[in-house]
Amino acid sequence: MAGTDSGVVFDTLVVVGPGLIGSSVLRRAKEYGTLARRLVAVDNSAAVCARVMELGLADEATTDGVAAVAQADCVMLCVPVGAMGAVAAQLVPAMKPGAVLTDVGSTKVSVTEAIAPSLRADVPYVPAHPMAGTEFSGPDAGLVDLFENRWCLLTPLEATTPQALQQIRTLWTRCGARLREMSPAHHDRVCAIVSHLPHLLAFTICGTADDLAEETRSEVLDLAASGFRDFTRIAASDPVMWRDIFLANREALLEMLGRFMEDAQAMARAIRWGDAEYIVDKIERGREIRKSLIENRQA
Ligand SMILES: NC(=O)c1ccc[n+]([C@@H]2O[C@H](COP(=O)([O-])OP(=O)(O)OC[C@H]3O[C@@H](n4cnc5c(N)ncnc54)[C@H](O)[C@@H]3O)[C@@H](O)[C@H]2O)c1
Ligand SMILES: O=C(O)C(=O)C[C@]1(C(=O)O)C=C[C@@H](O)C=C1
Repeated sequence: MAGTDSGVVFDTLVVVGPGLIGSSVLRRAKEYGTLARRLVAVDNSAAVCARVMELGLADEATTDGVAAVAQADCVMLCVPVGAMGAVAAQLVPAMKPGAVLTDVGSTKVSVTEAIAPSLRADVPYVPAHPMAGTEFSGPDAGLVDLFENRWCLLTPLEATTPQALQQIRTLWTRCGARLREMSPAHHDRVCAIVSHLPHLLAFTICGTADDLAEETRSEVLDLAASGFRDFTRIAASDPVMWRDIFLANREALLEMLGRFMEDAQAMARAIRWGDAEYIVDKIERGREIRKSLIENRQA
């Protein structure tokens, strides 16, 4: 296995699920040459494997995951969170002793629990989650600079070895990401509010507007200006990925939704009773948050 100070982080990196996130890692690895010497993509879709090769994203792309991971120094699972457990159960037994297992799933309690039964003492596991993405999916959607200046959240477990953790830290740093470490439970609460709830709201508001357009047979959606359009970008995200995330992070998401509904109710009351001060205060908080994200180059 290659070192972390210079050269490549891993000799052979196998990306399982070379969609938006997996193919962005492959693009980064190809372009900079500092992540791995050999790149292999595994996908259960032969069409995705063919496309990966057409795009020149990997040295090899195959549907035979078991054979592929046997050569790997690192296996990165980039499949939807609902598929992580089954994929790990199939692939981990075939990994070399000492090879590192990692994932990029958007929820961490459910993913670490789903992978736990497949773990081996000689295969260190480092759960990770790059906080970057777009509404697009598949190998064509990846971007070489997707992770540039974005957070990558690491949720190491008790059994995660310091060496494997350092290798995954180095890999994501070389993808351009900034790192934070936290527990899986804390991760899921934070992501419920900053990622999962906003998606839930976007899917819901688009549905509400569409219902209204049907009911009134009017041009509601034709007149949508940029405020509504910003919601539709998020609402265009992949249904399978988001179904899995909502179900996997059920508890934290429902807690945040409950809090949000209380705050929305308070706003409704302020509007009903003409409480201008309350309304201005809430809007000013929103502006402050946007300003601080721009200052930190996160927007
Ligand atoms: N899209 C985002 O914004 C984003 C951001 C950070 C993390 N994530 C996480 O990254 C993971 C991948 O998301 P994505 O947006 O890249 O998805 P994607 O749909 O673009 O790619 C997923 C790939 O996994 C393959 N796949 C599905 N099930 C499989 C299986 N059982 N075996 C092998 N391959 C399989 C699909 O064919 C597809 O090529 C998810 O866990 C998601 O939660 C997504
Ligand atoms: O930018 C987007 O379109 C995204 O949905 C990216 C986003 C997010 O909510 O910020 C989505 C899911 C992730 O797990 C991480 C990032």
